[in-house]
Amino acid sequence: MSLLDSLYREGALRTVDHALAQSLRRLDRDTPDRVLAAAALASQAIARGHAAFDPRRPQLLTEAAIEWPDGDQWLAALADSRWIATPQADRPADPAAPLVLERGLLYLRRYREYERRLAQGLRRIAAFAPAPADLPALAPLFAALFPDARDDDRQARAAALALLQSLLLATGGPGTGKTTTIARLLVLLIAQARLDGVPPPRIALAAPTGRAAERMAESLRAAAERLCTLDAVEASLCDALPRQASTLHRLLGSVPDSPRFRHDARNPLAFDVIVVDEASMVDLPLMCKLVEAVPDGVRLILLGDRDQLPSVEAGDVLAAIVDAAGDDDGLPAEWAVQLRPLLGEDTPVQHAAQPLSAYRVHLRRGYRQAESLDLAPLAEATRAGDADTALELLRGGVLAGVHFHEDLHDPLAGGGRERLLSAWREIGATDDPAQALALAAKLRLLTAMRDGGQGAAPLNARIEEALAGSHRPAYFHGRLLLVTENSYRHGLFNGDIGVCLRPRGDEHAGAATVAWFAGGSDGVRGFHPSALPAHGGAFAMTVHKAQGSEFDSVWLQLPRQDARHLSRELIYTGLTRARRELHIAASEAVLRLALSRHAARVSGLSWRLGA
Ligand SMILES: Nc1ncnc2c1ncn2[C@@H]1O[C@H](COP(=O)(O)OP(=O)(O)OP(=O)(O)O)[C@@H](O)[C@H]1O
Repeated sequence: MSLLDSLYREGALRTVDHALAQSLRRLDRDTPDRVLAAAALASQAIARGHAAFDPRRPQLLTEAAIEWPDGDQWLAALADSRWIATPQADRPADPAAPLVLERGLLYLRRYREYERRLAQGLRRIAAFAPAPADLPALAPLFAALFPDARDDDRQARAAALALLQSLLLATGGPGTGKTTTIARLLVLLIAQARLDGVPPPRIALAAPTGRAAERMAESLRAAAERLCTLDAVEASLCDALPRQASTLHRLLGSVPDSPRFRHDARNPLAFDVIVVDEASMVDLPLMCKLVEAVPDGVRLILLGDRDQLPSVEAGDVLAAIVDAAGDDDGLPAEWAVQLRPLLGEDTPVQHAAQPLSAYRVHLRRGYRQAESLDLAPLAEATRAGDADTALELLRGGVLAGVHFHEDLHDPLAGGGRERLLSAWREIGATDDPAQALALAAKLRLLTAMRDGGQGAAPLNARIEEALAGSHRPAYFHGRLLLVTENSYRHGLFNGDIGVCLRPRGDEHAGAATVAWFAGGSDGVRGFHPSALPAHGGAFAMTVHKAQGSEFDSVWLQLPRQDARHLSRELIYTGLTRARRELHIAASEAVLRLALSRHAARVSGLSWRLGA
């Protein structure tokens, strides 16, 4: 049997992947089987979040027992094929060939072009420094905003760097002050415009999902309020801070039924500063389109946590950019001298010669989760894949707010059941939409997968039955809903959580159930459930869907059996969703296997950026 047929028969390919190979065969019957199979796998790779297919590591795409060709021989066959272009690194690929082979990776041409254009765009943004700021004049305000600036404070370094340059990659775990730093930086940029006698900068705040954008706006508003209490910061500076954030799709202007956006290189974004939060969730095509829509001299600030799960779509863009940047061990000597009025004499000077390393600042110190939840040591052990330490911390019960339920595979059995259900019953006890949504944000059951014994879908069904009985109405009072697609018409986005409330009491007899979501001028928006975009239950949800959200209390349930997509990034993302309390239920074996695995994605972006 041919390689292509075995792959299809083993379920390793989707119909669309197989169809691509079939169409190549139709066009040229002599196309070798290995080329057809590789073309199908290059298409399948995108569905699995990779930017390309690596013929030396085909096992990344399937566990099926396939007799794989030797990697080098396979690559040689691909290089010879008429369907596969082998362009120079910085050159566009021949549009006549649907595939591109580069540095041992086989791409669908479109994705190779996204990578190439993204790398080019980032280098362009980095190369255009904005108009120089009057740093000595800004120094008193800078010192008030960053009192530790002269003691190698990373937050100060990030802000100073962004005053000097157009590109900033500010990375750090939850609560390391990314938003706080950006709020302070924006105050400085507004103050600088005042000093220059020009209008304040036009600032865009954006995030990949609606929920993440909302959270970004909330954090920025909170940071702005704290800033207003500082004597050195005039109220009018705080008032000029943006209070709203949008999704990246909205910022770029999505065009219905088209992958294109209204804003692109020819019609760039009309902003002076563009801040993107949760950059780890941005996929390759979107990041490419964003970067191309940023005009020369405009600041692009990417905020994110490299250790979180990569975007579900093709990419792992933030990780690739951060890998290309390497460690942030200081500033280039010339910039350190320029920034002396703000940072003093002792800024470490960087020796790394990687092109993007100068633009990255990694915030290390956590400021949140102080008393009630001591998550940092566990997050660090998870990030590092150190299962021994993670298990010791969990079993020792030494971390405030962290509870380990070893070998518990059913969160609805034993002591956990009442803890979870009683919190959700509270939602059903209220008739007030705002209160119900606030209660909904208190607790979430997070799972590694959607289906299967410990999956979100069956757990939701069981929870709903426990709360409302087996003959419950589809949209019973107190049911939580999770939107699973973006709908600009509704202003509802993948990941948004709503709550169903049925007006109660005689005066409401016959009134329809309303699904309430946060937002709008009244703080809540109501929809008839039948008018909602695609949605499902939300008492339990996957860690993937919870990315960009936080909850007071998180119950992270790992599956009984290992699964290939369990990774340290998945666990890290799940546990860092908790604000006050974390319950984690797992067996030692599954936890160890998960922490031993990276959510690795095949990508050529790092080397394109010069790593
Ligand atoms: N330099 C600082 N000094 C004191 N508190 C700080 C400092 N930086 C941040 N914080 C506090 O830490 C908390 C988290 O800050 P912030 O929201 O800016 O972090 P973040 O990195 O954006 O978090 P997340 O990734 O969850 O969005 C806030 O309460 C903030 O006031």
